[in-house]
Amino acid sequence: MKLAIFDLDGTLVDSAPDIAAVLNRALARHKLAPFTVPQVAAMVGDGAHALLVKAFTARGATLTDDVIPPFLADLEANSANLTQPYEGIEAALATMGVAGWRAAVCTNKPVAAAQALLRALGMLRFFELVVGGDTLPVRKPDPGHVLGVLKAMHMSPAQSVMIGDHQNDILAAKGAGVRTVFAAWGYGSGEGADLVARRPQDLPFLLGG
Ligand SMILES: O=C(O)COP(=O)(O)O
Ligand SMILES: [Mg+2]
Repeated sequence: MKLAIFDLDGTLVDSAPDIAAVLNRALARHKLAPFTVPQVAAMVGDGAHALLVKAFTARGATLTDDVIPPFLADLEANSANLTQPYEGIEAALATMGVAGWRAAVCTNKPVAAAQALLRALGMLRFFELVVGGDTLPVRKPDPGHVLGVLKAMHMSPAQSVMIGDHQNDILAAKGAGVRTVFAAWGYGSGEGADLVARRPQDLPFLLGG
C-alpha cells in the first residue's frame, strides 16, 4: 500500500478568494482596510490564527481574542462559495485511487472548515482522513502533523508522499522522513522538494501510477 498526503489550500483547491472574503469581513468589523486576493494568498499557509495575526499586524492593529470565534464561524460557513478544485486534480485523485494509492489531507486550515469545504465540492470521498491545523497540538511545518497522519493511517514514511504548495508542507514532510512533491500551481514556494509537479495532471505519472 502507498499513501498520498495532500495539502488543501493552494494544492487541492484554489481557496484564496473565499479566505480573502472571510478575512476582509473580519477586518471590516474592526474598521480595517481589506486585502486583495493575491495579497491574502501570500499570507495563507500557517493556519487561521496566523493569518489573522499577519493581517491585523499589517494594518497596524493588534489581534484580540474576540476576533477569532466569528472569523472561524464565517470560515466554516463560507469556505466553498468561490473556491474551486484545481483543474485536473479530481481526475488525478481518481487515477491514483485506481493505481492503489490511499489518500489523506494534512492542512493547516481548521478541520471543520476543511471538511465543510471538501464536502461542498464533493471531494471528501477521495480521502480516508482529514487532519486540520487544530486537530493535533502541532501543525505544519512541525513534522508531528505529518507523523500524526501516518499514525492514524498505520503507514510508514517510506510508504508515503506529501504533495503541497508551501514551504511548510515540504519542511513538515521532510522532517517526518516523507518524500515531497511541490505543487507549483499553488500559493507558496517549494525549495527542497524532491519532485515538482507543474500541473495536477502530472501527479499520477510523477508518483509512478
Ligand atoms: O489555512 C492555511 O493557512 C493553509 O492551509 P493549507 O495547509 O491547506 O495550505
Ligand atoms: Mg497550501
